[in-house]
Amino acid sequence: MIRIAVVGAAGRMGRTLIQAITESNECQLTVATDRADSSLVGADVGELAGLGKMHIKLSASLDSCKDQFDVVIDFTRPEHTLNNVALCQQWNKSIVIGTTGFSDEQKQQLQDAAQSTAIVFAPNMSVGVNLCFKLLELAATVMGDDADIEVIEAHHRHKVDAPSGTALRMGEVVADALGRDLKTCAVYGREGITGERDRQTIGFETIRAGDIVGDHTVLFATEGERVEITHKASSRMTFAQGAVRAAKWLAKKDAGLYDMQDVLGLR
Ligand SMILES: NC(=O)C1=CN([C@@H]2O[C@H](COP(=O)(O)OP(=O)(O)OC[C@H]3O[C@@H](n4cnc5c(N)ncnc54)[C@H](OP(=O)(O)O)[C@@H]3O)[C@@H](O)[C@H]2O)C=CC1
Ligand SMILES: O=C(O)C1=N[C@H](C(=O)O)C[C@H](O)C1
Repeated sequence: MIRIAVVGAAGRMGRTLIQAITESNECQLTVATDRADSSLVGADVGELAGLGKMHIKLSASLDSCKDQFDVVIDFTRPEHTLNNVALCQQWNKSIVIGTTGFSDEQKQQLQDAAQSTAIVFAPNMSVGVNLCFKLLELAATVMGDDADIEVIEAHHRHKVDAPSGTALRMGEVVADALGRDLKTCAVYGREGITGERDRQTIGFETIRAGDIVGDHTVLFATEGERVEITHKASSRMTFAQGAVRAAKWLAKKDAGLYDMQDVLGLR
C-alpha cells in the first residue's frame, strides 16, 4: 500500500483527491493537511469529502506526520508547494504536483529540488489533455507556419491564475513543434487598435465564469479551413485519478522531474 498525504485537502481538488484515493486499491490516505489557521483543522477528512467518517483528522501541517506517508499530492498554490517540496527533500519523500501559476524562477526551484527528490509536476493530470498534447504536436507540424494559432481556455470563477497552466503548456508544445520561443511569440488577450495579426504569434484568450471545470481549445486557422483541438473536463475526478496514478508510478522512481507524459508512457 502506498501511503499518501494530501495537502490543501479542504480545497476543491483536495476533497476530490480524498475520494479518488479511497477508491484506489493500491493507495491509502494516511495524512491530510490544510492551512494552519483554517477552521476545518481537526475535522474528519472523510466527512469533509462527503464520504462519512474516515477517522483521519485534517492536520495543520506535514511536520507532525512525517513518518506516516510515502508520497505527497499537492494541488495548492506555488509558495505552499515549494515549502512542501523542501520538506520532501529533507525527509526523502516523493511529491506529485498539480499546482499551477509558478513563475520561471519557481519552476527552476522545482528543477533544482528534483536532483534529489522524485517529482511529478504536470499542469493537467487528465489522460485526455495529455493525449491532446501529442495531437497538438502533429497538428502544429502539419498546419505549420500557414496557420494562425490561438489557445482559448475557460475555467470557474474561483481560479486565481491565468492563462491556465494547461493553456500555457499547450502553447509551449505548439511553439516547440514550430521552432518558436513562446516567451517572445505569445500574445495575451487583445484590446484597442491591435493592428493586423502577425502569423508568428500564438494568442491566448481566457474566460472565467461560473462553475466551468476546465475547457481548452487550440485553434489552427488558415484562409479556407480551421482545425480545432478541444478538451472539456466535466469532473475534477479525472484530474484526481490522474494524480493517484502518478503517485503509484512515482513511488517506484528515483529522483527526477517527471510529468504525466512520463506516467502515461507518452514520451
Ligand atoms: N494539474 C491538474 O490536473 C490540476 C491543477 N489544478 C491546480 O491546483 C491548484 C488548486 O486548485 P483548487 O483545488 O481548485 O484550489 P482551492 O483553492 O480550492 O484549493 C487549494 C487548497 O490549498 C490551500 N492552501 C493554499 N495555500 C496554502 C498555504 N499556504 N498553506 C496551506 N494551505 C494552503 C487552500 O486553503 P485556502 O482556501 O484557505 O486558501 C485550499 O484549501 C490550482 O493551482 C489549480 O490550477 C486544479 C485542477 C487540476
Ligand atoms: O484551476 C483549475 O480548476 C484547473 N487548473 C489547471 C490549469 O491551470 O491548467 C487544470 C485544469 O484545467 C483545472
